[in-house]
Amino acid sequence: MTTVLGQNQYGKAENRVVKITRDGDTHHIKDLNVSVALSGDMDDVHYSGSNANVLPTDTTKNTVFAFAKEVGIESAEQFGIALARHFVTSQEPIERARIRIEEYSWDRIATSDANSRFIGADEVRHSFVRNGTQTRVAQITFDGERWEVLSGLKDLTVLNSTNSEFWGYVKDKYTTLQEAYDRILATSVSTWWRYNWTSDEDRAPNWNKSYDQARTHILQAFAETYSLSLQQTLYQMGSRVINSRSEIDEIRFSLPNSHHFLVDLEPFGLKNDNEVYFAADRPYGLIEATVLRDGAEQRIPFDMTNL
Ligand SMILES: O=c1[nH]c(=O)c2[nH]c(=O)[nH]c2[nH]1
Repeated sequence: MTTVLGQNQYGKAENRVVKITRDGDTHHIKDLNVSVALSGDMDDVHYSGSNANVLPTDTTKNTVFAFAKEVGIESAEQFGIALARHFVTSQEPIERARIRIEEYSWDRIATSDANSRFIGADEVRHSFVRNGTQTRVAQITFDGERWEVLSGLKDLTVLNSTNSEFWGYVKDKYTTLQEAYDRILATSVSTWWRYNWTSDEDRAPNWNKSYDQARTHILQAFAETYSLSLQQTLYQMGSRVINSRSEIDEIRFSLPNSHHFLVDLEPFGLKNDNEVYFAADRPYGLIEATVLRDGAEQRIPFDMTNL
């Protein structure tokens, strides 16, 4: 044999599961995209085609849907933990499970009539509108002993219309950028953070509360930082999360710098007093970094935020 099998994993990707929980007339919706990746004693199926150790990917798909009913979806993390535990503990050849989840959030639609015949309140209990483009993400990995839970979000688009400067940078013969003392700072936050919970012996964090709080700290740090660079803003967002949330040891960001260029209105005899911008979609600066609790291990993969 001149070749050997390297790292391998398999499972059903992107299971789109929607769960409606009915509390009388008030309905709740959970909308997930769940990807299962299993690994373990899978040499034979690759070398000889023996499927004796292979739990079909079709079964992993069915398990996702059955667990939506049997276990319920309280949070992406709790759901991923239940699935990972199931695959690793129920099938001898499966040694490791990685569950990736995207969660799309929905808001209730407000009624036009506060005395709506549906509920006599200001929201329809069964009508929802997709909440922007922001997506919550989670990745749960279990090897039978140790948990690794990463959570995060992507496509959280934010903009500061002032309190951003960029100057004092290196200039060489190719530099044309003008120094900016009052610019727009806009980005679309993609981030993953890592919980320091690793063992069933310890109490797991409150996943939904942690998520909400981390998101709030990121937004507040973005809004409250007087920015001299997007790199500085990134570090402020990360350190605010680490310093405020003891259950989180590491956070990584991928921040596209969504450039807003002042438009030259002189040809039209108009003065552009920092009012009219061209929002370029590409190219964009891409600022990426990890912020760690002092002494913590860096474990979030560098390219994770681009998933
Ligand atoms: O916040 C910024 N960081 C950079 O590194 C950079 N480079 C650039 O051209 N504009 C900016 N803005």
